[in-house]
Amino acid sequence: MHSNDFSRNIIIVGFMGTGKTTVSRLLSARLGWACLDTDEEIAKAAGKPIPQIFAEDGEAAFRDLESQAVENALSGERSVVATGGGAVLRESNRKQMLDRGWVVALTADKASLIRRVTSAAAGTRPLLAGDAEARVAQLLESRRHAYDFAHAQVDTSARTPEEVAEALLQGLPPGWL
Ligand SMILES: Nc1ncnc2c1ncn2[C@@H]1O[C@H](COP(=O)(O)OP(=O)(O)O)[C@@H](O)[C@H]1O
Ligand SMILES: O=C(O)C1=C[C@@H](OP(=O)(O)O)[C@@H](O)[C@H](O)C1
Ligand SMILES: [Mg+2]
Repeated sequence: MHSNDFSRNIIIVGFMGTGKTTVSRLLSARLGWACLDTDEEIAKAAGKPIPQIFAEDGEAAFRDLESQAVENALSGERSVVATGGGAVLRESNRKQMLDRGWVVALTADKASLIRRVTSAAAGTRPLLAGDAEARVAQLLESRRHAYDFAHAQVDTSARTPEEVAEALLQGLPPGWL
């Protein structure tokens, strides 16, 4: 069915706090594939952490680095790719993802998202600076349909990361792996 590995990545999209980074690591360990997180690649390429990129260069510059990171992540060996929550905003990024693998959107209810993004690693998401709860509500509204393009969805609200990884694997088309 597939002539090479070029279109056979697993690509995880979803709102901030749905668990993309966490689940990508579990999946890559389980499958023995490389794991790439576009946020990590962006920070490496820029030589500074994401909040500093937003502060010094602005969101537009971050989004350009993000598009490059998406393209690079999907051009190498077969990988599990965790994207940042806003990577789906550009049509060209969405198209690349759909062309180069199985795209899974993680979802979670608002209360779970708020709990997760306000516990560990608070301050690492510049778009949630200030009143994080209000920002999550606003962004959830403006991104209401942003993740609908994915091939599959997995709700993470009542699942552990291990259970999310399992559900994601169960949702692959038969024979796809
Ligand atoms: N299924 C889950 N249930 C509970 N907490 C989770 C779950 N998935 C991730 N988390 C926690 O939520 C926070 C955000 O997870 P992360 O993987 O960074 O999300 P994302 O990359 O989608 O923003 C982390 O503290 C992580 O441990
Ligand atoms: O939703 C967004 O626009 C963003 C999500 C973040 O990634 P996570 O979704 O992994 O938190 C990170 O890329 C940046 O802070 C912007
Ligand atoms: Mg992440």
